[in-house]
Amino acid sequence: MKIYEKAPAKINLLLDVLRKREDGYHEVEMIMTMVDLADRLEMEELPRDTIIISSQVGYIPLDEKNLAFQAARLIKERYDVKQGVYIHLDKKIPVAAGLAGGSSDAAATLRGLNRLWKLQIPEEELCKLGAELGSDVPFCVTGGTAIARGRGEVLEHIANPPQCWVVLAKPPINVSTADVYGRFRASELKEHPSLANMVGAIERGSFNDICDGLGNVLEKVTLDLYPEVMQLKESMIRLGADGVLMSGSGPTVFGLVSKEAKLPRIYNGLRGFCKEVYVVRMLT
Ligand SMILES: C[C@](O)(CO)[C@H](O)COP(=O)(O)OP(=O)(O)OC[C@H]1O[C@@H](n2ccc(N)nc2=O)[C@H](O)[C@@H]1O
Ligand SMILES: Nc1ncnc2c1ncn2[C@@H]1O[C@H](COP(=O)(O)OP(=O)(O)OP(=O)(O)O)[C@@H](O)[C@H]1O
Repeated sequence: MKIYEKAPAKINLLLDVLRKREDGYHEVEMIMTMVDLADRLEMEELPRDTIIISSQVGYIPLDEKNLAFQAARLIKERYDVKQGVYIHLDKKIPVAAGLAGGSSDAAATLRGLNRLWKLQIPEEELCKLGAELGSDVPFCVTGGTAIARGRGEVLEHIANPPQCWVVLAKPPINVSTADVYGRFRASELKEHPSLANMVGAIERGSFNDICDGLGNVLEKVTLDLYPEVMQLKESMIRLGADGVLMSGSGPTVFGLVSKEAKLPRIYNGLRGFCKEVYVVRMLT
């Protein structure tokens, strides 16, 4: 039997860092939501006790470094599953982009294998397994829109933002999340974005207030390291996006756009100097 799972990309509408923790992670407050740019996973049971990963792209690891492999190994170990699995990753989400591509593949693997092997693991338990694989994985298990606290694994679901267009632009640089958090200095922070304002804006369904409330304290770290990300942000604003922010630790910059008529100018303007531009919808 073959099963299929979609693994959508996430964006951070808000990302605040409260402090560095003793375990080396940072205590965060974030608002995450999903967009309609997704990897597609195909999973097929194998009679042998083995995990095989393939993908149409050549630039991701296919061994135990792959997060889908790690998710399959974890579920097999915890639930004592003797069968193996073949997982094909049809990658559409750019890699190391700040869009949680690997985390979403891991989450989709957990959901998919739960179905394939009829394990009946409750979603809450899948989230706990996910947290062992990465801070963004629990959110990717549930999807929707959520406030994420702790190191990102403590979730409180809220309403979805109003539907709009999301333009994603990824410059050709690879950013390490660990490096960005490592360079972040809370003492250099001038102000924190307001979680309460953003939650209020989302709950009221106010697109303009959402655009005004966007904030990511990791942005300055990545922008200082890579001026081209700043250039991308400025271009997106100039071309008419209503609200613009870097997602996660970057380098992808997203622009929220309410009017479809604005999209050709923004897309064509960005494509002039950035190869990877995507126009998608919020997943609501
Ligand atoms: C930047 C975000 O993507 C925003 O959603 C997440 O905070 C990072 O999530 P992630 O990529 O799933 O992160 P992990 O794989 O758990 O951690 C990668 C590295 O980022 C740093 N890290 C991550 C999350 C966190 N709350 N504090 C951290 O300091 C740690 O150095 C860690 O070794
Ligand atoms: N299934 C996967 N898809 C993409 N990258 C993967 C996968 N498994 C492992 N990786 C590795 O993980 C690293 C980060 O890739 P990923 O696309 O998950 O980053 P990201 O979008 O920045 O994630 P986040 O937003 O959670 O920080 C890459 O260097 C890649 O080699």
